[in-house]
Amino acid sequence: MTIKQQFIDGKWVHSNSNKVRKIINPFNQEVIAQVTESDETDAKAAITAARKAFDKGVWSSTPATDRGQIVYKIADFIARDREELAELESLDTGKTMEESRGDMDDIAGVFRYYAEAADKDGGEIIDSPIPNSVSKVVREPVGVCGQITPWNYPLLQASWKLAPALAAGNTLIMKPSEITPLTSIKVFELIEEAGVPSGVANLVLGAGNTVGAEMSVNTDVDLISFTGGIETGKKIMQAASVNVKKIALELGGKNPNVIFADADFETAVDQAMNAVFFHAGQICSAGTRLIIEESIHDDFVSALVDRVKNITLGNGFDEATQMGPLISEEHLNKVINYVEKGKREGATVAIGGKRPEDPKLQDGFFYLPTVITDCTTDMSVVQDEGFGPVITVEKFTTEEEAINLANDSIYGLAGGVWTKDIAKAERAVAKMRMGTVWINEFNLYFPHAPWGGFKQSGIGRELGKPGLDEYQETKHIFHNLKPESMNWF
Ligand SMILES: NC(=O)c1ccc[n+]([C@@H]2O[C@H](COP(=O)([O-])OP(=O)(O)OC[C@H]3O[C@@H](n4cnc5c(N)ncnc54)[C@H](O)[C@@H]3O)[C@@H](O)[C@H]2O)c1
Ligand SMILES: C[N+](C)(C)CC=O
Repeated sequence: MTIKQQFIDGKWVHSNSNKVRKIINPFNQEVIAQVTESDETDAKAAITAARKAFDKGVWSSTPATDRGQIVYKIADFIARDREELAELESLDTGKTMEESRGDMDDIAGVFRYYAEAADKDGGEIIDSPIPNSVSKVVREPVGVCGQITPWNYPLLQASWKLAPALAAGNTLIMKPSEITPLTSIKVFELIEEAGVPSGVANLVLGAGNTVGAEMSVNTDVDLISFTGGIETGKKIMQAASVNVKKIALELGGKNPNVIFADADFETAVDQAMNAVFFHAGQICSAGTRLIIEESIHDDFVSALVDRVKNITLGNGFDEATQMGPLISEEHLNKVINYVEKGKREGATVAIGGKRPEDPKLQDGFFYLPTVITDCTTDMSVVQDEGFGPVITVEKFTTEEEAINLANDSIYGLAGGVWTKDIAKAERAVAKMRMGTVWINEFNLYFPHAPWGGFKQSGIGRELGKPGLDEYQETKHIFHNLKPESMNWF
């Protein structure tokens, strides 16, 4: 098996550590690839390459239209290699091929969106308070950007960082999750093929506490953009303070899905399942907190449990599979402990709550889709991000109570409301403290709409115009056309 390499200063190279990491298929624990394990010295080399490339201006001085065309080529190559990329993503994460193919389409769309945005903002002239002067505002790249991504949506989360950073003229170092690097490696081959100059886009592979920590603390890095867990986010924020780096943090969520009694019952049940069981619940915006109006609570839970019984677990490459495994044994144990703690706190497992017994699933990190009832807002299952196929159910009787429950979280990433009453929906979402709120929808995202969290779900936004702004500095240029002495001193 060939050892996949890191990409530094336009060259595919082995790491200085000479260590190799095995990449595992979570469906059956087979080794699917071997990758070089970068260390701090590799991170430093990649940062130096990105710094030199930025300081030379090779990319930032390329006309924005030309940069956009190169970013467009990356989108085209992703569309061309869609099936290969989707296969790599499913092998690496265990998600179904249908989900991975959808991800690849979204990813190509993100590169296209930022390719088109690249040359659309030529700055602006603003009104000057001084006669005979010109006052203008221009947007410039931030500089060297460190980008650190998680394992659940490996290439999708990478695309939200790579595409705007390149379109805006930055140089960058990307570190994908050490568990799921395969599609990021492949996309760097496409970045090379598209003609991004050497040193502009660099890829390092390896662990967070070595490579990621170096990227966060290194003073040659001007911005760090991170997607991952809240505890890692706090460490990165602290490390980044060393040179007051710009930071963008996309962290976790504990997302409420509020069902009013007047909602379309069948659709709300169906979508409550999609909200949480896609990718086995390993989604930052998963609708893991179901908050149901008391009058329909029992019927809703019973309908949900009936449907959950029929979810087909299996290999993401099997067309019949609806839900794949969790990412790793370590993560499976976290989910098991999370549910057990909920039971000890008095919650009831209505269905699931254990590993499947099917002999065909024993080599994979599977956990049954789980519905937990009798939940109260003080329970850890309701407050902590479980990041598994587990939904908790709470009840409410008034609109105000529903909103209070929905907002009772340290997180504020996303949430949904189901009702046919338009005014009630608008009143509810206006009070929900989250970066994205859906009315009669859940988990939808697209390149034009910003994504990010209120409260401890993060800082900054990805996607849309704000996702490009993150990678730009704003400069005010004031030009006095008729300078005169002030004669003050
Ligand atoms: N808000 C969003 O858009 C969004 C999207 C996807 C995932 N997430 C969150 O990601 C989490 C799951 O991903 P994960 O388990 O990979 O998260 P994680 O925090 O464990 O790891 C994320 C990345 O950070 C790196 N890392 C770990 N320690 C580091 C350190 N000390 N310094 C620098 N980098 C370090 C890892 O190697 C990995 O590349 C969940 O909490 C989920 O909600 C959020
Ligand atoms: C941001 N999203 C929904 C694509 C993946 C979150 O884990």
